[in-house]
Amino acid sequence: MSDSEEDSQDRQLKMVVIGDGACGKTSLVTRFAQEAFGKQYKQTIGLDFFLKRISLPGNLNVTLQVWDIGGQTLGGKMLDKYIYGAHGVLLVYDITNHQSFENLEDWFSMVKKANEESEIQPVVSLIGNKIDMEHMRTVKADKHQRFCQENGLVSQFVSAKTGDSVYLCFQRVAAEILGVKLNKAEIEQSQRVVKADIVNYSQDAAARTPNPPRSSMCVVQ
Ligand SMILES: Nc1nc2c(ncn2[C@@H]2O[C@H](COP(=O)(O)OP(=O)(O)OP(=O)(O)O)[C@@H](O)[C@H]2O)c(=O)[nH]1
Repeated sequence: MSDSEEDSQDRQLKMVVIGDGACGKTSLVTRFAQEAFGKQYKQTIGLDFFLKRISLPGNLNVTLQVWDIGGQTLGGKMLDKYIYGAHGVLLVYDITNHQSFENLEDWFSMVKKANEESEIQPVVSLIGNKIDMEHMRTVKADKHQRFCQENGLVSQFVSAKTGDSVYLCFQRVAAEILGVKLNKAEIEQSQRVVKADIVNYSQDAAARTPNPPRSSMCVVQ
C-alpha cells in the first residue's frame, strides 16, 4: 500500500473511560456517541463499547473505539486487560463527590500498571464531570489542577447532562495522541452551547402555588 493510500484511511484509536461508579462515565460516552442523556442510573456491568467517527484539523478522520468500563471493576482481575493498549484514557470523577476524586489515585495506578511493559504510553486526561451542579461542588478546581500537573494529565471539565465540552474532551485527547494542534476557533466550535429543556407545569400545579407568577413557569433540568 502506498503512503498516500495509507494516509487517506481512517485512524482508529482505543479510548478507555474509567472512574468510580456513578461518576457519569456511561452518561459521558452516551452523550458523545448518541447525543443523549438519561437521568436514571443503570450500573455498567463489566464494560460497553461505542464507536464514533470524529474529524480533526487537516481533514483527518478518526474512529474512536470507546470502552466504557464499569466502576465496580476496580480491584477486579480484568481491569488491566481492558486498559492495556489504550491510546487514550479518560479518568473521570464527579465534582460533587469527593470520594470519587480521592479514588483517582487507585484508578491512575491501574493505568500505570497496565502499561508498565508497553512501549507506548497512553495520553491520560482528567475529566471533572457534572459541572452543571457547580453549586454542589466538593472538589476544588485547584486540587484538580494540581493532580493534573503532578501527573502530566490533560485537564478538562464537562457536563454529560448538558453536553458542555463533551465533544471537545474526546477531540482534545485524540488530537493530543496524534500530535494535532486544535486552534482557538476549533476549540470554541466544539464547546457546545449549553441547552436546557423547558418543562411546562400543568395548570393544576400552577393553581396550587400561592401568588402564581404571571408568566408561565419553567424549570431548568
Ligand atoms: N447532574 C448531572 N448528573 C449526571 C451527569 N452525568 C451523569 N449524571 C447522573 O449520574 C448518575 C450516574 O451516571 P452513569 O453515567 O450511569 O455513571 P457511571 O460512571 O457510568 O456508573 P457505573 O456504571 O457504576 O460505573 C446517573 O443518574 C446520571 O444521570 C452530569 O453531567 N450532571
